[in-house]
Amino acid sequence: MAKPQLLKCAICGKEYEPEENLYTCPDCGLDGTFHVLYDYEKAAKEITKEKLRENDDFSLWRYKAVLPVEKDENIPPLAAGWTPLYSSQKLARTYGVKEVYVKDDGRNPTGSLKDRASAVGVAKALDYGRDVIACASTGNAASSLSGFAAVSGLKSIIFVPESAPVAKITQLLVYGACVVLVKGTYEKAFDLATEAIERWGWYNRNCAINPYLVEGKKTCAMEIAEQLNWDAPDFVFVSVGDGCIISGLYKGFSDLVKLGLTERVPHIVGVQAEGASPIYKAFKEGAPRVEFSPASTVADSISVGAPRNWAKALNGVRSSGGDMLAVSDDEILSAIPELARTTGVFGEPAGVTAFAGFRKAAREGKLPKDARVALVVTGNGLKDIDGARRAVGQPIVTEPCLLGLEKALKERNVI
Ligand SMILES: Cc1ncc(COP(=O)(O)O)c(C=O)c1O
Ligand SMILES: N[C@@H](CCOP(=O)(O)O)C(=O)O
Repeated sequence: MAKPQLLKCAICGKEYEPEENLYTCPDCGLDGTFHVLYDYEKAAKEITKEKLRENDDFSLWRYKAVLPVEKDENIPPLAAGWTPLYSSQKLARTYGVKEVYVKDDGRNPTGSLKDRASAVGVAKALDYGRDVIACASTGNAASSLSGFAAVSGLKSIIFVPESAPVAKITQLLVYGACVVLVKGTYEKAFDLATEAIERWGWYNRNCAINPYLVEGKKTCAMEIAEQLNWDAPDFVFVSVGDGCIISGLYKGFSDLVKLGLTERVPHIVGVQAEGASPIYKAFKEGAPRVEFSPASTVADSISVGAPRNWAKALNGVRSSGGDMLAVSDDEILSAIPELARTTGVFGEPAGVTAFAGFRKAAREGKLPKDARVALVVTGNGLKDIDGARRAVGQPIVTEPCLLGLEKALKERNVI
């Protein structure tokens, strides 16, 4: 397992020795999220292409030489990661690029990419001998934490907005979390969780605060590169709310270069919903920081007006020569059936937002014809059925007889 060497503030660049209760830079406050740095020379000996070829651990822990967990026995017994990467020639042809790959992270055990972070967060809490772990969430970080905490014997306390989709709230209750529905937005839930965590001394699983969580998310990037035989794509599209996943993707691709496993970091393209796009706005204005504003979008997971990991997210996009895009709710909703019908991958609204952004960029001629593109689908479509139902038609309802069926099928031009 890897002991991180240093924590480096994403704002002022100051470096710190890792300590149990050091989450963000003391000088920069909550804005000062940390990059986690390792002894890469040492790690490069442990994590080689040959060793990975022989490694039969098809989970994110195959990269444990660069994951910040100290004891093997603390790894939760629920496999996250090594999700499928599908090649879609149909999407490549339709949108005029060379290759399109779809990384289906909705296939994680609780149905979202957040499982990668929760697996690391729970292991880290156990490393520190903690027994309660808490987070604020729009729903996916929450369901994921409650699942991983349950199998590892930790108590989880979860703060979600009262409006979170019922499937996500049900997951929390099924896994036995202490579920707190906050009357208000995700931002209100986040602030209350932060105060409560401090007041009662629970371990903090919020990715936007706890630097080790982004380390879990970076494994998605590492898998994409490994699944493409270490030939990283040119562009990676991902949806953005708080900015933690996109920061993780940039970190993953950067670590691979430091380890000598790949040659370059892809252009990272973040996609936000128009109604919740503060990072997009800051990027387009070339602003040094992100201004918070109220959020409203059908994609509940990225309905974030105060993205707490903005510094690392902006840095990832800028350093990779990437871009930020904003798409409308209609563009998000129509992406759900199109992605499902072309690739079989059913994503929740935030899960298909990367595809909606890719489609828009391609239609606007922003992508070169020889581009190799990866789209990260961050959450499973079954998480938010109401969103999906808004994007599709109605089923046929018939009396239970052939005559009735024939009439109905003719009305729909099926026969
Ligand atoms: C399905 C899904 N997609 C995208 C995101 C956005 O991730 P981040 O908040 O790290 O930017 C989330 C966060 O909840 C999510 O659940
Ligand atoms: N929208 C996210 C926010 C918190 O997730 P994190 O993994 O970034 O801490 C969610 O609730 O899933």
